[in-house]
Amino acid sequence: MSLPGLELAEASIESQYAPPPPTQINLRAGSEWRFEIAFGATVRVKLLTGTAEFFGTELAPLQTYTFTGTKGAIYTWHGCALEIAAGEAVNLPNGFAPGGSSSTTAPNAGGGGGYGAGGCQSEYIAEETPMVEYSNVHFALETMRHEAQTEGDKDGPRVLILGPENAGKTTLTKILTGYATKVDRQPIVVNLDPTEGMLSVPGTLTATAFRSMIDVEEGWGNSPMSGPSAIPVKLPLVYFYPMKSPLEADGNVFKPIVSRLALSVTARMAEDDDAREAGIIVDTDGMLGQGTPKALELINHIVTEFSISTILVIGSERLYSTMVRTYDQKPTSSAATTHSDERITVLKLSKSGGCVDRDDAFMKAVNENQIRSYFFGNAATSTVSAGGAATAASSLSSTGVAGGGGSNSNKITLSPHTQQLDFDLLALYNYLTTSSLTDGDEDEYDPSSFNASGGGGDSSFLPGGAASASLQSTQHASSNNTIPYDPAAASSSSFSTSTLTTDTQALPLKKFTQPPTLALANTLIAITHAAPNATLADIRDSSIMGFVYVADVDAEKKKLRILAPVGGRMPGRALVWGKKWPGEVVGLVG
Ligand SMILES: Nc1ncnc2c1ncn2[C@@H]1O[C@H](COP(=O)(O)OP(=O)(O)OP(=O)(O)O)[C@@H](O)[C@H]1O
Repeated sequence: MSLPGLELAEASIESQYAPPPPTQINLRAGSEWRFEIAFGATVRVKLLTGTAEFFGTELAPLQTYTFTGTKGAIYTWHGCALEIAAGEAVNLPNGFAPGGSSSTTAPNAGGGGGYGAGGCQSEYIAEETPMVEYSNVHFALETMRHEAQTEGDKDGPRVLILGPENAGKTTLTKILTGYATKVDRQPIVVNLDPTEGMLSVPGTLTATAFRSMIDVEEGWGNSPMSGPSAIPVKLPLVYFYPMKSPLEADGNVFKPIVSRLALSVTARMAEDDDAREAGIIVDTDGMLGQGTPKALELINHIVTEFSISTILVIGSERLYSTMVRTYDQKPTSSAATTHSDERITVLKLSKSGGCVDRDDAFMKAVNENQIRSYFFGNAATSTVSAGGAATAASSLSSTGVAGGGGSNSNKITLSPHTQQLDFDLLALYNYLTTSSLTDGDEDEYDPSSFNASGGGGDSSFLPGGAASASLQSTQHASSNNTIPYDPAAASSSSFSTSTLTTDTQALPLKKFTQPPTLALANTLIAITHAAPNATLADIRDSSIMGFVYVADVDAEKKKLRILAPVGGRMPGRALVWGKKWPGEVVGLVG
């Protein structure tokens, strides 16, 4: 229809919503293209000429990478041309947050949803980046790895990354891991940030030997249990820490799990020369960067247990100065046992100007996406009802890992199974957390209500399960959580290796004996490797086989309908409920 007088033809619906042509972005050497893409929008990026990398992982030329719900940057050392195009819009399932505050986007251009190139919410080219600094750190670590390789009795670098929230700690971990794998190293990457999962769901603390490249499109990627993967699968060792902050429960749950992880990582390094030479990279939670006495105590625990040799502090002068005072040039915790003169180095690194604050809505979407892709592989296809009762013969326990979900969301769809379970047959445990960080509800944690040895009387961290002992650093032998952290004590020569001491700390873990409550619906339950009647400390210290999602609760019949990543009978193991964290994810099963 033409408009009277103007003789303009009204655009057809198709042309109104037709995606704009792709945009070409030329990057000069040493610059990066920063972008933010909302959840529900997809943007396709192709490297046309030159070389470029996404947080340390090189992009393949002429391959299309699809990003959704991402804030990131593509950096080039030598210059490159990128093609940015809008992808299809993704229909978000019910209850799936649309990507944070900045998602008040115009429904323009294809699936982009924003005004930037390809429909990015925001995008720009930055000439100033800390990449030279970060790569220098990589080369310094490489020198240490080389020394470990040539002098057989030396270990590779054990790196701890610290800083406030959104300072770029995880990004630096990715960059250092990406560079290490590129030169054929196999570092062990440890995630001590329960707010975001690494190759697993949020609420997990993991250690993974990285032998191959990181998934560019999916953050750390996933470790699909029941489907193919575009890049080699990495199998994380997973511990469940169903709390949002390491400081919760006064660190009484976080610290023992860190000890367990450190023990496993050290054992792996003792057995695997490649891992020993490449060393460890530990990513931490922003809460530890606050520099409070409690946070410093946890940092000290990590430094001791992992025998950290290099501390990298990003974005906080105050924390850097505390770390220098406490640790710089002090012997590492393994120096005494190995009779070496290895000393800790503390380095300050610049925070990238590209680091963006992620609001609660965005983080909620990130976390839900992680959980969704654990079960379904692809967030976009994840609202389909899961197939009926499980029939497949495979068992969760056969994999021995808690990975799940598919990498490269556009290519992989997993097939989880639902099944009914008798609540009475389950050995379900729940953490009763408290602290100023948590809101008050019926789960009040009162240490006096738990017996001193962690409820079960056996708080063994020993691989063999010796009774009534726990792995604690020497300086924590008498650690009472009410005693503030004393940097002077930490900086003394008491950096000795872990020893076994009596665990006098209360454990806020309790068996769930009430009838099933509706609060179980839409939450995750971790399947541990511990026996159903194992001691509370053993359950806390057990690694995780996998997770199930509670789709429905029939309180009257005492039945749960659960979604599991693979079919088969539910293993008869102790289960731990992630009531508070990762909390409720609504609408995973239609
Ligand atoms: N150079 C950059 N350009 C664009 N975005 C970036 C850049 N560096 C980091 N970001 C983004 O900033 C956000 C925060 O970075 P990152 O997750 O590394 O911080 P963090 O310190 O690990 O945060 P937290 O303590 O909350 O886990 C992420 O979404 C990351 O992708």
